[in-house]
Amino acid sequence: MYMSHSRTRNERIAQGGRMTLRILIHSTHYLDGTGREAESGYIVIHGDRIAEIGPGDCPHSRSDFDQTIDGANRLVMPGLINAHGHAAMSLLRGFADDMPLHAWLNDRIWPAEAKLSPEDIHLGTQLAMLEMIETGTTTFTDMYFSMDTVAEAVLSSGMRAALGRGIVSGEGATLALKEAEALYRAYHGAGGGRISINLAPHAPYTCSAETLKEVMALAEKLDVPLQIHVSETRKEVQDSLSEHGVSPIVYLHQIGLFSHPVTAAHVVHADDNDLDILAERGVRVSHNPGSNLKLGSGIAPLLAMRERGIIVGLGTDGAASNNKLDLFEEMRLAALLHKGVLENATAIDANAALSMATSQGAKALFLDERVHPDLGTLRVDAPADLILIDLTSPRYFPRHRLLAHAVYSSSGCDVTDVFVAGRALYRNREFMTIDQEKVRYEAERVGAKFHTKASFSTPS
Ligand SMILES: N[C@@H](CCSC[C@H]1O[C@@H](n2cnc3c(=O)[nH]cnc32)[C@H](O)[C@@H]1O)C(=O)O
Ligand SMILES: [Zn+2]
Repeated sequence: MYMSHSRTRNERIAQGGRMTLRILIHSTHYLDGTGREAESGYIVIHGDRIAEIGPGDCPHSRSDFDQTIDGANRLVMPGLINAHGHAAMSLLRGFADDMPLHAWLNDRIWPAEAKLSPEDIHLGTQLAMLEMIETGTTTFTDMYFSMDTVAEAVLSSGMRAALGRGIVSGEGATLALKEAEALYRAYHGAGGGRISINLAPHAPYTCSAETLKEVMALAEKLDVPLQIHVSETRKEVQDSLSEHGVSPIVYLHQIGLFSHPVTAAHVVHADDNDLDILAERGVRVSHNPGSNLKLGSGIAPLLAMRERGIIVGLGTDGAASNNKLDLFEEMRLAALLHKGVLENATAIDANAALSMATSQGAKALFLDERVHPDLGTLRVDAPADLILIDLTSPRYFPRHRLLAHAVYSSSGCDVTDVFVAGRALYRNREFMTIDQEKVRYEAERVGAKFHTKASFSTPS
């Protein structure tokens, strides 16, 4: 049953503490994210939901509202949904660049992450959320550690998130599994349903079959979906072939992982048989073109996945491998990249790109089942997660096709306002829930841990 119909205890508590506002955005343009072209009209937010959306003038008196927003020169659209990432890696932005995944992780990132304290991770998550909010993201997923501090940062930011404690085999695995369960018990449904907890085994090459089986048992017990990195590099596939005799996807299938709801991040190197398995098992995918390009991992078979009916959302991955958290950029990249590679201008059209960054992203994270079936669209009764774009820039003229402009001409820099569950997190380019100055100052201080001469010297 969806939370729209039966509110959880947490949600009632959280709602009880906040006034139920009626907000009108009038005289505006909107894209509802359902595939339709932009309309000129108005939107009413009531509490945490969209109450009305329609073309033309608002029929109600302005005095019926607690707040009215003049939407002239604005485009209202669904908030963007980041389907893969590691938020606190914002602190490692620019720390290890121009390296392939394997060396990047083993030689640079994992040793650096060992130095991150829970306080650092709280800060890094806030830094990432500032960037995500500023560029129009309303929901993100995270796979990291010290996830209780991440959940607290998310709660106070007002963002929506799907969070999983990263699990790798080895000494820490038992503790990580315990933390994963404790995270679920403490935070699933918190913040009026803004937080959903999943399980996050890191990858088939860092988790043994035994660990994956423990994760599956816990997933069964808690009834939660999984997120995992899959088939990101050619090396990963080759290693799997020599170790298990099959591809990572066939291997995970044989183990039974895909009997559970799974979000597979990357899926860059997958053959037809692999894709058939994903389609048949209902595995959902996060496509992360920026990270895949920057790490030199390759280009995922996006069109082949979509043609099989596989649900694909878009992700940035962490800021250490992107190095931005701007989904407008991923949306444009996803469209252009696959048109070019396939020599087919219709491969991913504007509407497909927009839906991957919104409603398909919600589905990729199973939030259609866990939060609301219309998350990522502007439909009546959908959660009021929406953003406003400033249309005054020359790049939005002439305004004949705002759907195309939103995908091909826009930039995260054009976002002026961000609402999640009807609450303003960003108004007229000002952060309402996070102290930006403090986070920037602290990030510089904590970042200094990694700014040793050695970090910057280039190996000869
Ligand atoms: N090592 C953690 C658990 C893993 S969290 C998720 C991990 O994914 C790593 N990561 C980030 N981007 C990628 C990627 O593109 N592929 C694989 N791993 C990644 C990231 O560095 C982080 O350590 C522990 O101490 O318990
Ligand atoms: Zn990742």
